[in-house]
Amino acid sequence: MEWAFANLLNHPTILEKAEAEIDSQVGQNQTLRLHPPIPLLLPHYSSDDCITGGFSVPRGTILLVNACAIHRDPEQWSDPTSFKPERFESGDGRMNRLVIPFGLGRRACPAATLAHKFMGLALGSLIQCFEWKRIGEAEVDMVETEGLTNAQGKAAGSIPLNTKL
Ligand code: HEM
Repeated sequence: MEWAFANLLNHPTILEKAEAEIDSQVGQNQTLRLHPPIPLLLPHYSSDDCITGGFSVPRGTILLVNACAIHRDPEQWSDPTSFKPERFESGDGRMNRLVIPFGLGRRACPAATLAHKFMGLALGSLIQCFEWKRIGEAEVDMVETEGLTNAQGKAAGSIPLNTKL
């Protein structure tokens, strides 16, 4: 949610568009692509020898999936680091399949549908009920913290999203 709002505040025309449409989908896929909350997903452990993506993985290997790198792969995405929710407007299912913030397969997040619906409803309500804008020319801080989860950082000279006025 924080990342979604930071992106919307830094892109006022997209925010205006979202405000006009109150489309429950606007922003969330794009934000989860650019800023997956768990960038390396959760570690998985191979219970048997297997081959995945052409790599031989011995039994007992801990495997991390770099979702962040997949989401920003320049071979898959044009202008990969830009916030452009309209890239999902074509309804091209192939692009949605490349966005995996909830993981994949049997151990994927069981709350993905809930989280998608909740984010759409919460973002839609907040955009519908309030007029949002940055407090000055400076853009909202988009620096990412290090760690298992991907929270917003506090770069010097920029405005953290939680600034108290
Ligand atoms: C935007 C919000 C959320 C994101 C991005 C997210 C992401 C993830 C990811 C990446 C995993 C690991 C998938 C894997 O192992 O490959 C996971 C697992 C899990 N998530 Fe979520 N999650 C979110 C919200 C939630 C919520 C709201 C709940 C509970 C109500 C939840 C419950 C779980 C559980 C129980 C697992 C473990 C599933 C298993 O290991 O079998 N998640 N989530």
